[in-house]
Amino acid sequence: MQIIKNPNKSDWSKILKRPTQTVGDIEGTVNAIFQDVSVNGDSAIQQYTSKFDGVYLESNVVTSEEIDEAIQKVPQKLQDAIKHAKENIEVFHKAQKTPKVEIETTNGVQCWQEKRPIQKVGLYIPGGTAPLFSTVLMLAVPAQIAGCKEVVLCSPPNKEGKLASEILFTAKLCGVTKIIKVGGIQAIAGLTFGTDTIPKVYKIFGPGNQYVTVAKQLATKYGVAIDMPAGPSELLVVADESANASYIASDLLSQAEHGTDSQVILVSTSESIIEAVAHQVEQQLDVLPRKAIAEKAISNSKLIYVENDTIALEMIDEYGPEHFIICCENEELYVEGISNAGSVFIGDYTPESAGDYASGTNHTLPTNGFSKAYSGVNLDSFMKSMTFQKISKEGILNIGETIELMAEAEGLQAHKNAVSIRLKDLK
Ligand SMILES: NC(=O)c1ccc[n+]([C@@H]2O[C@H](COP(=O)([O-])OP(=O)(O)OC[C@H]3O[C@@H](n4cnc5c(N)ncnc54)[C@H](O)[C@@H]3O)[C@@H](O)[C@H]2O)c1
Ligand SMILES: N[C@H](CO)Cc1c[nH]c[nH+]1
Ligand SMILES: [Zn+2]
Repeated sequence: MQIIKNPNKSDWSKILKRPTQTVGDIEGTVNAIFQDVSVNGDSAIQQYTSKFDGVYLESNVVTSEEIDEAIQKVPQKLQDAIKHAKENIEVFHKAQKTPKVEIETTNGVQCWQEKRPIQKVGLYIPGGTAPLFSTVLMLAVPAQIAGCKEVVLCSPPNKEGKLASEILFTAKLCGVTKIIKVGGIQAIAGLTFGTDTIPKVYKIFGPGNQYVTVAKQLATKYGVAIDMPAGPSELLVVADESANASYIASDLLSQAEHGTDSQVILVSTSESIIEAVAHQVEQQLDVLPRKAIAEKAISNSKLIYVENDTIALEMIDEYGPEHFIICCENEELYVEGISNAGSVFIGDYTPESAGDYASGTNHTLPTNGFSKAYSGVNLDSFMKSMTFQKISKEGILNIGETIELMAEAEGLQAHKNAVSIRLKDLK
């Protein structure tokens, strides 16, 4: 891992650059696939599945027999673990429900806000290099709590034309209504335009590689909403002298193993911790089954020494990490001070993996600095806030003239008339 000491502020953005391609690099491919799928539907999808996933599927819809067969294959202990994680995710996401907001703004003018579920949602479950069945929990659990009616899951098939049994088991457990074997850009195109087999949805959720993420971003041009850009995983750890170097190295590698374009960063006020983490990363990396992937990601990663906590915090906010781990004695300074991070993990015994699987928080989070403006997936992601109002005779008498004056000043006579016609009857 590259060690950088006391970098100049003017160099921060260069040092903290993500290793991913830009929207511009990928949009040509996305546009071509979108165009093809919007015109040729399932037959185009079939071709892209064959090209990118190496399997030709007569039908890409998962049948109830396939689901039943898959359930038999998931060992009981793993089923129990998935159920345990589901419980925690449910508890945390149910706690996010908010009461109706209702207020009389002026006598006789009643306004309220209520949330309603998004009726049709699409969930993307990554499956290129590892079938992330934990992501099914992160998306389908809040969709179910919100009350979404149609929940369509898409995930790329393996070379045998199947989805992992764990994905099917978890999808069934969480009330997914339709499962399609399709991944990548073509899955996002299917959910955006609809095909004979893939329902067109109102909002697409879920993480994915660079291709999936750019496809989601471009899909919004065609009227579908998305949760946020949740691309290649990243982690930033801040640590002081008191931290445990082997724990930190294990956390860095946990996100580095996601993909070659993942990025992990350590910012530290201690030179000795930086040396120790570099050593630990080398040692732990060597025995990982996904060493080749993690090694490539580590080559994009940095260990950065800074002089004090104030500089560290400013740098972290400029980066806006997806995951932020704090291993410092004065953890409060970072907890209180951080503005830009998808999810924050505090203390030596809070590995990032806990949030990936089972603590209860959502692991679908903004990457690539989007934590500056976007929240990670939560219950509200699956709902819309709607406002309501009811005005009595007294109420329209109280605010009528204000509306008339403002409408007149905007030159919108018909707006004014809609009030005047009522006031005339009441006066
Ligand atoms: N931000 C988050 O919340 C979060 C959560 C979990 C996972 N992730 C990320 O999800 C990603 C999963 O990636 P993955 O690749 O394993 O699975 P994936 O399902 O996201 O992507 C696989 C698909 O990519 C497409 N593809 C691959 N190469 C292509 C190319 N050259 N051109 C066009 N399409 C291509 C194929 O259609 C394939 O089916 C990782 O980067 C991981 O870090 C992010
Ligand atoms: N770390 C990923 C989010 O960036 C989520 C995940 C799923 N499985 C393991 N990890
Ligand atoms: Zn992870």
